[in-house]
Amino acid sequence: MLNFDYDLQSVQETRNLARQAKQAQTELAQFNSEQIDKIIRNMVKVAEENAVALAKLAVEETGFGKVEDKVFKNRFASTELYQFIKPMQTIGVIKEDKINKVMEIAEPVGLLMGIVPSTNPTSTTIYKSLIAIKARNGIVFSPHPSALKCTLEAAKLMNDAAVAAGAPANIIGCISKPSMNATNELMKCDEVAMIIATGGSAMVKAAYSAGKPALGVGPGNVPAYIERTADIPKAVRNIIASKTFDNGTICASEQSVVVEECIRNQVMEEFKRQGGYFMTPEETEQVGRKLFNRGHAMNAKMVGRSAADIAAGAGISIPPGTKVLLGEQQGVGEQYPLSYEKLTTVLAFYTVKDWHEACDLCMKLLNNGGVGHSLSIHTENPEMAIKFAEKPVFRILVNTASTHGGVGVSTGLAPAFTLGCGTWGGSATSDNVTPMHLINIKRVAYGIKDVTENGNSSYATGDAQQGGSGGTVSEDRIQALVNEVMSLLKQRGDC
Ligand SMILES: CC(=O)SCCNC(=O)CCNC(=O)[C@H](O)C(C)(C)COP(=O)(O)OP(=O)(O)OC[C@H]1O[C@@H](n2cnc3c(N)ncnc32)[C@H](O)[C@@H]1OP(=O)(O)O
Repeated sequence: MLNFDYDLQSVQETRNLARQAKQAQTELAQFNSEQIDKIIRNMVKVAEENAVALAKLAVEETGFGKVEDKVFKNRFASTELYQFIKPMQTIGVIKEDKINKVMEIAEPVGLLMGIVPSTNPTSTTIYKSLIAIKARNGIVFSPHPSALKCTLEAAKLMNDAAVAAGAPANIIGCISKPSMNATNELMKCDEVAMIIATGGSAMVKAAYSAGKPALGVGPGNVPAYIERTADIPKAVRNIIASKTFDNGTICASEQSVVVEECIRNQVMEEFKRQGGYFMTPEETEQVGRKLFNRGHAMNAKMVGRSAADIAAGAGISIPPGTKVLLGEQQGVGEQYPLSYEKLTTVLAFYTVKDWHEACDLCMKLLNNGGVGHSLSIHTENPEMAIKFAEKPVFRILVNTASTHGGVGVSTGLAPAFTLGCGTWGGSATSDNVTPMHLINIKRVAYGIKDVTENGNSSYATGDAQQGGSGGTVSEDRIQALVNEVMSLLKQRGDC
């Protein structure tokens, strides 16, 4: 009875949130660039001011990760993201191709639904709110039940900051009574135009089954190959920094280290020197059993934990100061638990004869739950990086920490907490998701070729392609039409 009441309230609340946010978005769709930038600047300011409080709340509630790294993620998702999206043209006329006489006009997608994972709850909420507003969309979040309080708080802060700077009320909403019924309701309701889903693969699949456009991002299983020419101390430093960042909660973090026989001892020594602990086969088995519940579903009690917590949970003893646990594996799949995604401070360790074997192994690891996501390689041989670029992933991260590289902290990739895995990984995009994925593009295209009755066409002018004047539609006439469209858009406040 209690559950029934709860479900009913939760579905009712969701309908209201969607209705209100859609109404607000219809108004926001008329805002111009200056208005949107003012709103975003205030959201960034509020996110900065609350970065520490939100990080503490997230760690307290979920038990995942570290406060200082979650603070970094909140700042990255606001201040750093802002620098990247500020110059993006997402409103009004965004491109004019004078040669082919095509003008592009950005229109918002509408109301978005944001699915937020428990591993990065506040940073993902800040990031999705900002990219949504930048493209003049509204957004309603479906929080993970075990990160409810911090997600609600982040969404409320973002909504209040947006409204204080001129956005219509309720432009950002968040379900406060999470349930699968409410989440399904939000996914399927008419008001929601697109779903951006970040989280477990079941939730991402559900998003794609909702019958509307969705940008879904599932799991990774990132192999880190240390090739024989690599700068070994640097490679190990990067891997440890990446794997210990927020205790490995980011899906671009390394899950396995692959080394060549000829450098195996050097790599192992370097890991030991920098805080890696190589578990015995028995310890590896013990830890492996604890990391997963049924099948390969990660055990939330082991996700985003320090090496000391994992060791204590699995009943093994490790030297003080240990940063990551490494377990040797001889293969990939059922018999080798560490060959799956772990999202914590544990790495599988593999030795191969040469790069050919490394290639085969990386393929097997990627096919074990990480297709489309990311692969990391440490090498001083640029040709080797290109060889690995042939693997079925969309981020080939070279000589960097893959966590930081994947989300755009240490590489030139777009700052993002939603990393597309392309069609190979069941995703609608292979990009790091930005506001440009959240606009529709209208094209005003003028005729540049004459069409005859038999369907043939020819260029109206000899020099139309070069942007010359003359022909059946004069350059002046086209410019006049362009001006007309621009002035109509200006009247609407779009540019
Ligand atoms: C850039 C990036 O790094 S993105 C990172 C994205 N990757 C991930 O989030 C990793 C995938 N996630 C997971 O494997 C898991 O969520 C874990 C291991 C992190 C946490 O696991 P758990 O909390 O034990 O389980 P899980 O996430 O499946 O959810 C628990 C319950 O909440 C439900 N739930 C999850 N999200 C929602 C939601 N948005 N609304 C309603 N219910 C939800 C699940 O259906 C599940 O219900 P059930 O117990 O009835 O089956």
